[in-house]
Amino acid sequence: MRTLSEAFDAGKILIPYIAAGDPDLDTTAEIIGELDKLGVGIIEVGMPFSDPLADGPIIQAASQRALASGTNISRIFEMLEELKDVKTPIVLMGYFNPIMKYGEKSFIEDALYCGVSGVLIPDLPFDEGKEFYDICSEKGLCPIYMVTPNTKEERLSQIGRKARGFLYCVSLLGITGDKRGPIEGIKSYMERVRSHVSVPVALGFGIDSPDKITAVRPYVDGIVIGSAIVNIISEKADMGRKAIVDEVSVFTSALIDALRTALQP
Ligand SMILES: O=P(O)(O)OC[C@@H](O)[C@@H](O)c1c[nH]c2ccccc12
Repeated sequence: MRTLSEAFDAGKILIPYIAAGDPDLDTTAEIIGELDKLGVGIIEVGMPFSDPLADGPIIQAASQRALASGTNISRIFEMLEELKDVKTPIVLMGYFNPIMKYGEKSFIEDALYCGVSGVLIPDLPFDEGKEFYDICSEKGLCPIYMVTPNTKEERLSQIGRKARGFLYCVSLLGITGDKRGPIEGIKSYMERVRSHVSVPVALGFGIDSPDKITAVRPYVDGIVIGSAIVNIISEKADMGRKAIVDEVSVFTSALIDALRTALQP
């Protein structure tokens, strides 16, 4: 597998998010294989939780379906361990409670054993999770920190010193799938962030179409797309695994095209 920093060497990258176990883990494994073939930069894999406070209705529902299909951290690790030939780095997204129950140290070790490159934990802010994140960094599991348009300069520079892999810039003050994102002024937001941070910056929340990608691509190194993909998976769920994978593939290819095509003057 490539490292996170190698992923960004390829230029501007797409970072699709999928909810592990929605509708089941075999489908998740196939989608990961397909995304890898298409040439996405990083794959963000969500671990389900009953109370996902940063998530909007689309990802909340996916999380419920994943829990209903019996998905938990151990099974996600088993699925990841089985992935053969996937070169795209994987970042696990999840809330802290299930990680704590699994055991923080075992979680870090097992994630690394399965080839996971980073972790993003929305309810464990950088200053509250210092100890956990320091261990992650030491062992080589990149802690992916999040900032928002109202993160203050001082905090940005503290986070900048600790960031590994990339920084996740939330496009607006809201929850995932918020159609209002990204806010106006992404250019100055990204410039402000970059003045404190040397790792690549990825923008996410509310980006759901090639047009929105075209609008923000000049200012960022990576673009995260979650709800729009999760929505396709739920819409095609009744039509079987192949239909899901095919439809995700078509949509993701269009997103990659938008990211790679520079605007003609
Ligand atoms: O769904 P959107 O609006 O495309 O945003 C990406 C997002 O889904 C993904 O990165 C994510 C899913 N759950 C999260 C919780 C916190 C931060 C980020 C996430």
